[in-house]
Amino acid sequence: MNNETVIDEKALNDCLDEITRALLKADVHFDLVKNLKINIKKIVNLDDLAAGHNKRRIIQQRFSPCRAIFNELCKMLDTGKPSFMLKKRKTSVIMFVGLQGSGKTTSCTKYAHYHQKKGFKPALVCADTFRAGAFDQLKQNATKAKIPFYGSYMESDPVKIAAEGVERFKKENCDLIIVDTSGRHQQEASLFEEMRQLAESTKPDLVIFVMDSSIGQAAFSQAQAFNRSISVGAIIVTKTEGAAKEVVRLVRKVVATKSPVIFLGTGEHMYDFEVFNVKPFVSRLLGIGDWSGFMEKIQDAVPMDQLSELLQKLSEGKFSLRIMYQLYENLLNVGPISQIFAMLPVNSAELKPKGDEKESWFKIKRYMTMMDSMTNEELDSTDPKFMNESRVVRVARGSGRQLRDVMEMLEEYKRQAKVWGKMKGFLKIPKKGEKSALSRNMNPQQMSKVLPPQMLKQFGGMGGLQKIMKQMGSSEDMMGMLGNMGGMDQ
Ligand SMILES: Nc1nc2c(ncn2[C@@H]2O[C@H](COP(=O)(O)OP(=O)(O)OP(=O)(O)O)[C@@H](O)[C@H]2O)c(=O)[nH]1
Repeated sequence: MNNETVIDEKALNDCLDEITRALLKADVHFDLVKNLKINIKKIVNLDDLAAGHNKRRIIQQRFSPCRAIFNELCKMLDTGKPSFMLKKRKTSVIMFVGLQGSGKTTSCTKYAHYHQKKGFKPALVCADTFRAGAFDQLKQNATKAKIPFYGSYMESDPVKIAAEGVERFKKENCDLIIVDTSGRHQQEASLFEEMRQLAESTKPDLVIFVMDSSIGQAAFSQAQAFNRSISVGAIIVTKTEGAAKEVVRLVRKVVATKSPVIFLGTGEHMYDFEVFNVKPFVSRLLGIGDWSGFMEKIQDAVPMDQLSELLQKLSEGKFSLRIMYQLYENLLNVGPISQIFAMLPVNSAELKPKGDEKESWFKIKRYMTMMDSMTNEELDSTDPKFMNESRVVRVARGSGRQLRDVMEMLEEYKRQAKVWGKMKGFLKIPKKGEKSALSRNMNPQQMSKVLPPQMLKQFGGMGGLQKIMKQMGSSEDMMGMLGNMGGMDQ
């Protein structure tokens, strides 16, 4: 549009056609693209603009493709209905339902564990007497997470077990009692009848429907069928790792049931569980990053004083091998590496060791073993030249690795030092109740360095960013806008 001499209907249409083609090529659903085009045309109504107006500027102001796509995607995935809020020290009974193998038992434990970390006192009740081994599975998971559980090998009536379990944990003042129910291969009348009876005896405050992300087209009909039998209040989608597009399709379908998706299962382990919030999810999908999600994960895994110290050093640009070690150590506790790096508001590919998930884990472990053979002086130095040849030879020998492995690790260190160097001065230590660790006082040059490249491109490069920041008055407003877009600062 910048190259057009006259901004008229044709120029706008050409611009929109180009965006439409790009979206369709990127596999965005036709309906979404069509609606997006209609909505943009409504926002930018050229006929309404009196002569003399700078149409180019008005279009640029009113319509940023990145923002419009972001907003449309959020609208599409949001039920607009808040999910049930648990309260500490007030007993809530939560019942999990779903088809066989959808991940109910696993999600029950993840849900309990998530809330246990937030200060709740959870308990698990196994009301699945249909599948042999279900109680053992729950028992094993609960023991691992140190969560009290209830079930029976002898009793075959799930309703009786559920009622007894809920009663017992109410007496023990548990504020979150989770009832795991049985699944079936298909939606069967017997399954729905059992669910109804269980709900009658335990009076759940919330029924969570667990759904496997690979369910595809059947998602809506299945969610609706469960909803008809028992009032489903929320949905958990499991097995979502590496399936972002499937999640979008599925959430789009179930939005019509008005039950909000509240968590995503992202693997088999306890920590592989993420709160589903539309804005940060879409941010990540578009590669904008999810700073708040990153901070939440990090704050869960890293003690606050250690985190403050880490951020302090990073903000001062003091990136040593010890910091790289600490970051790795903490990341290994947090969850899948690709997900963690995708949350960062910088180009994640720059920070993540190259390779797939498994390769990344092995690389990180290997780097850490080599760093274990380093002296304190070596670990704390911020000068890459400090690691001279004799030091490299010693570390290789000490860790039982090849010289080239040590060199590779040092190259990785230099690469990361460069990326974190760009963040110098932007990171601030979050105070209590404050979510962001990004400083608000950035000039366009600094801002351009922390934005992911595709977003900077959307703003029209450095020139475009400068203009937008000027129009918005300050980097603070800009950060606010990015926050609204769910990107960096929520
Ligand atoms: N990859 C991956 N696997 C998962 C996830 N959630 C559950 N699983 C696996 O899916 C399988 C079935 O999970 P369960 O929790 O036993 O499923 P269920 O719905 O309780 O099964 P039934 O009790 O038979 O109805 C197990 O192997 C889990 O480890 C997830 O988010 N990602």
